[in-house]
Amino acid sequence: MWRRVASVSHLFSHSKSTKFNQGGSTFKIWETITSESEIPTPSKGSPFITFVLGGPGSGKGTQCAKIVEAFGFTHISAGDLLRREIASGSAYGSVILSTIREGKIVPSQVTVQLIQKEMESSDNYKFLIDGFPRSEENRKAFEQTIGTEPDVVLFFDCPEQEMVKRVLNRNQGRVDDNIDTIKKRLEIFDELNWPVINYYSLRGKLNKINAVGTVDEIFEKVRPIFAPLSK
Ligand SMILES: Nc1ncnc2c1ncn2[C@@H]1O[C@H](COP(=O)(O)OP(=O)(O)OP(=O)(O)O)[C@@H](O)[C@H]1O
Ligand SMILES: Nc1ccn([C@H]2C[C@H](O)[C@@H](COP(=O)(O)O)O2)c(=O)n1
Ligand SMILES: [Mg+2]
Repeated sequence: MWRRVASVSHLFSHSKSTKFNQGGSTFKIWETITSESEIPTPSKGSPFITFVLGGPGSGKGTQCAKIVEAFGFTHISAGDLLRREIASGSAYGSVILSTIREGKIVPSQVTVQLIQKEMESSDNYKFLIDGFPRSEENRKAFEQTIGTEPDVVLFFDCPEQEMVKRVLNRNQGRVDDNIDTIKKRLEIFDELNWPVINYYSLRGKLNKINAVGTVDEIFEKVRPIFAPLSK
């Protein structure tokens, strides 16, 4: 079983970045598609972790499916794990359900425990962790419990209007795919997710992807990030 206590160091040399202002501070987000030397070499002795960030409906799950197919990752969606927990009738189920209905974030210890179980029961060592971390609390809980940082962070950047349109058209029967809950999810995303994005930006791990376009067009922006990895 893998377990890594130190993070892999990254020697990034991005060529293009965007500056933006949030809460009075200026932050920089790397926009370059990473080159071969920027991805740490994965090894079967330790997990290779990609966090997949983006607002509700930005296309995280859709792109994860394509990354799995092309690069052999195991997809772990935090939202799917929580929905599975509700469906299983577990002790946490009702709390998770009401939290999701309100568009809020489930306590980190619950989510991290589910992710950890999923990682430990997998034979794979390449993981896409989708919809996580949603907050600094999530991020810190993961680092403390799993004992490592992600190797790559993807951020699907999508305008709010487009996200709302996609979520309302999703038609998967999700309890949170209604206009009232979407508004709350977007508010929570704005409040809690930006600090996480900024954190990874400052650590040179963030790959911002413009999530407007067709699924295939967007995947063509994702593909080069993982191109150095073989399936
Ligand atoms: N590039 C795209 N153009 C149009 N529709 C898209 C695109 N990518 C995904 N979709 C559709 O938008 C909806 C939301 O996509 P998806 O479930 O991948 O988003 P998500 O980021 O995982 O959302 P959530 O955080 O709510 O789980 C789905 O119905 C999906 O088919
Ligand atoms: N880290 C996470 C991920 C998800 N949730 C809850 C709250 C979300 O609105 C819901 C659905 O997640 P999605 O499928 O949109 O990624 O699950 C959370 O509390 N913490
Ligand atoms: Mg999703």
